[in-house]
Order: sequence, then structure tokens, then C-alpha cells
Amino acid sequence: MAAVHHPPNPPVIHNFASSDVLVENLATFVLRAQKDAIDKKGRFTLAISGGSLPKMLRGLIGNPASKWDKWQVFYADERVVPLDHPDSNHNLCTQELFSKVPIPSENIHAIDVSLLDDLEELSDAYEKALIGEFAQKDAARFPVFDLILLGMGPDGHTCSLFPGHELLSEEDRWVAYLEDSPKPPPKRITLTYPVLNHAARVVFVATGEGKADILSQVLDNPEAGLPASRVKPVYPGQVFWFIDAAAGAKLKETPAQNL
Ligand SMILES: O=C(O)[C@H](O)[C@@H](O)[C@H](O)[C@H](O)COP(=O)(O)O
Repeated sequence: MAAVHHPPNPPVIHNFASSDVLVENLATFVLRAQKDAIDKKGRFTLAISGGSLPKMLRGLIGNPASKWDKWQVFYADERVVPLDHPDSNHNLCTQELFSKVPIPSENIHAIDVSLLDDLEELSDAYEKALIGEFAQKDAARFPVFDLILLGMGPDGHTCSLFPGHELLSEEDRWVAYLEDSPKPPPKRITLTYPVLNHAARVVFVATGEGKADILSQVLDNPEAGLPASRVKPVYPGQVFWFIDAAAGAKLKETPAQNL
């Protein structure tokens, strides 16, 4: 029987009255995804970005439903700096979340800092860590993350995928590097679209009035192809936007859709 090609699902927008309400609902959403993943295959695979996102996961701290020993966490993008550097996403996530919950340190996949001087080797090594987690266990061409948690910059970038950058057309690699990030620091690694677009769920979190203009471009004018608009996981994968009223103020429609 010929394979049926289903178009990607349109994004689901959850628009909350405040960022505190968003935080509570995000925790509920993550825990539902966790349960679904553990019920199916005994582990929960996530990718997490930096910026304001780690703080938005604070609703999970002290939550007895979190099965931290089942989490396998990768970084959606990472700055190529030592792990205790103020620019490190691993450092940020550790401060905001991982140091406050009982997650085994071996379940958190940080970059190999012995390779900081060789970006290609560093990103290859990170790709190998992903292959170890996914290709060997799931035997798939691209990893299927249970959940990828992303932010969006004021230019519409996500992960370290910036407007007009050549990495927007990467179709093969799982992890790529760049030395010319317009947002400092310049040296970074990032998951690529084939990875983002094979995830079961991708959640963008955008709050505050500073995100209102770019959010309306990304959601109401996806044809413009801004990096965040290009995240369209293959069916049955799903993109969700968790936004607050301030970020959603310029959208054509702002459905107050709770979970
Ligand atoms: O490491 C990074 O630079 C981030 O992963 C980046 O992609 C971030 O998510 C956006 O720039 C949004 O950042 P804010 O949430 O701080 O606006």
C-alpha cells in the first residue's frame, strides 16, 4: 500500500492571561508528555534551549509527578563555551532547574568541553551522543524527541537557526555548528530542522510585549519563512505555542485556549 502523506498539523496556540498561568500549564503539559513517553517506551527524551525558557520550567520543581530518572535531556542549541561560563545554556539550565530537582547528572547531555577548540569535532561528538540515544534504541533515520522546548528571538530565530543563515537548508546532519551567530556568543552548535521536524511535540514559549511583533509575523505570515515558522514536524508531530496575552497582542486571532 502506498504511504499516505499527511500535511503537517497547524500550530496549536495556548494563550494565557499571564506568564505565571503559562508556567503552571507548561508544567502540566510537560508531565502529560512525560507520562505518554514513559508508558510507551520507558523513557522521556527532551531537548531544551536557553534564553528565558529554563525559568519557565519552574512549575516542575518539587513536583512529585516528575520522573526525573527517566528524563534524557539534550540541548536544542548550545554556546561553545566552558560549562560553567555565564553564556552556557547548560549552566543556565543547571541554575534554573537541574540543580533544584533530583535528575541524575548522566541523564543530562552536555557538550564535550575537551573539544571546545574544534567546532566540527564538538558538533560531531554531540551528534554521536544523540545517535547513541536514538538511532541505536529506535533505529530511525532522524531522532524522534518526545518533546523539544524552544524560545524565539526578536528576529524570529529559534535554536541557533538565524534568518538567512545557510544552516536553514541543512537536510542531513542532526547537529550543526556555526561561528557567525548574530546573537553573541558567535560559536554555537544547534539541532537542525530534520531533528526539529521529526519531534513528536515542539513547544515554543514566548512571553512579553517584546515578542508581539515577531510573533504576529511568524504565526500570521508563515510564508515569509522566518526560522520559527519553519518548524513544522511531520505528521503526527505537533507544534504548540505557549504565549501570554502581551506576546499575543498583535495576532489576528488570539484564542484563549487552555489545555
Ligand atoms: O541559546 C540561545 O540563544 C537560545 O536557545 C535562543 O534560541 C533563545 O531561545 C532565543 O533567543 C529566545 O531567547 P529569549 O527566550 O531569552 O527571548
